[in-house]
Amino acid sequence: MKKQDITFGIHALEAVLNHSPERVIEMWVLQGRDDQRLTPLLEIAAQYGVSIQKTSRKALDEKAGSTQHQGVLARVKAVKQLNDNDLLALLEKTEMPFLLILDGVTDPHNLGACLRNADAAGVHGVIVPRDNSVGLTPVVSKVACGAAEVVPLFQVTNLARTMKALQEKGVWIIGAAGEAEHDLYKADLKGPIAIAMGAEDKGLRRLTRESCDSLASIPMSGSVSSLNVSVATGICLFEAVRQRIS
Ligand SMILES: C[S@@+](CC[C@H](N)C(=O)[O-])C[C@H]1O[C@@H](n2cnc3c(N)ncnc32)[C@H](O)[C@@H]1O
Repeated sequence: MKKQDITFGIHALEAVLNHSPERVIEMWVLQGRDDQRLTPLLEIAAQYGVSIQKTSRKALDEKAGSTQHQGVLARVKAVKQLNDNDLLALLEKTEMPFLLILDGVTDPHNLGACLRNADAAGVHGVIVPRDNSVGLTPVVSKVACGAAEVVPLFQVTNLARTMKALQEKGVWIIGAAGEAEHDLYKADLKGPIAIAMGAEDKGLRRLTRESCDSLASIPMSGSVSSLNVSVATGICLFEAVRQRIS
């Protein structure tokens, strides 16, 4: 298991410092960068005795492997990877589970955006297959704007088996598929549910699709054949939110 990670971006680091400051080992800030958005971050970091170094843009770009660091980057203790057992433990203590399954999303920007949507919608956890999916990379954390630090991400070895275990606990699984006959807006999304989304190129895998209790489509009027997975995720989750609060 990885022991340390790099996290960058103001929102991502703000979330780590607010939720688990003990994870931050050391921070680097862009030399000459002195704006109000960074000050509170640096103050919290200083309270926890985190060493803060000023450095060049080039050094930050290299450490981040990206230019999207917003002038701040940290070396952090890696979070524990959550698995099937952790998911079952979550179900035990959750009265009305609201879960998101991502069946093989590989683009870190899409996973980051899905985590951001999941957090905003109040999803209890996101489930991904361990293989053929992007994990919690620094780009995912940056794009998730802090959601990667608070939304549990369960990486499971056999997604179909996990889906069966969810169903045995009373969770109804709705797969989002553009070609499904049933309209998402007519589906009942009020009870204990998991919404399953497909991968960028191939959509839901056959076994995942067959493991769903029902399939639903987001009605579309234009000429494109499908929506981006993070956009579709947002629509599905917030339709569920709309139904669950009304
Ligand atoms: C980019 S799409 C995948 C397109 C892929 N060519 C396919 O055949 O499914 C990624 C995922 O977003 C969701 N999605 C996209 N458009 C949708 C729609 N109109 N209705 C329901 N889900 C949709 C589905 O879960 C889909 O698997």
